[in-house]
Amino acid sequence: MLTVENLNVWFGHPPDRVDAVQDASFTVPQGESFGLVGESGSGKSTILRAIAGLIDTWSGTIAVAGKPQSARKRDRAFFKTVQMVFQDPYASLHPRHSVDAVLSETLRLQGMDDIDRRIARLLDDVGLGRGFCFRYPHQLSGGQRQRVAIARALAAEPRLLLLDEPTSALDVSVQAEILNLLADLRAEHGLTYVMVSHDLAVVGHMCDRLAVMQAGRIVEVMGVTALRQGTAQQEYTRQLIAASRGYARA
Ligand SMILES: Nc1ncnc2c1ncn2[C@@H]1O[C@H](COP(=O)(O)OP(=O)(O)OP(=O)(O)O)[C@@H](O)[C@H]1O
Repeated sequence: MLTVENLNVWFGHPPDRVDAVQDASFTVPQGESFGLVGESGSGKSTILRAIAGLIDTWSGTIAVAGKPQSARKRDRAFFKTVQMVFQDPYASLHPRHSVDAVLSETLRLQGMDDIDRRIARLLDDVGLGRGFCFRYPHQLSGGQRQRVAIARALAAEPRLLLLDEPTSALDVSVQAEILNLLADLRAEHGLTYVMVSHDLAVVGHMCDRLAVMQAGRIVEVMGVTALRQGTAQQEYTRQLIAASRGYARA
């Protein structure tokens, strides 16, 4: 579903150029949930944004469903295949657009018909009733806003969802609800996930495999069982796991 090969991503120009991602490679088969973890500033979000077509200063290969992507432009077919959910649902929803407007705009952009029926189905899929249609973002809780953002992503009927810290802006109790929703949606729709999280417990719960990043490089790609058992190959990963366990106990 996704191949990333020798990916380099940079910002700015010398002498101020930041090499945010260096020589990153991984593949994600269809239906897998793949995590990107690592300390703050290690390049996790940058990889996701490059895959999503939000950054054009990169080299290497990004192929989605077998189709190599260009750094310059993405066609409509790309956005039918790939959608992204951001950390802060408030920032990603227009304050003056109702839920109905957000979803109908996305559906129309995708050239879909039968808009009302599809909106009802999308709201049902994310655990919100039809009654939420005429609410605006400020009339929704954080969890409900993230459900709307997920519904908007699903409106395009994508195959690959890019999830950038999708629950870290939410209360702990709501985090679990949204993670369970995402797990259910993956099973129901046969979706593939790439999920960025700084929280190893979230990745341990949600992902099949993960890449560990340090200072722009992938230091290790591992299965979730090794994460749960703390049996990583690299010393850096073992330290990261130990630190997250210490934090969980504190
Ligand atoms: N638009 C930008 N311009 C310049 N540098 C940037 C830009 N976006 C990110 N960076 C830099 O790229 C590096 C990687 O950032 P990135 O946001 O990918 O890290 P991250 O691992 O997702 O961190 P966090 O967990 O804190 O979100 C950092 O050094 C960051 O300062």
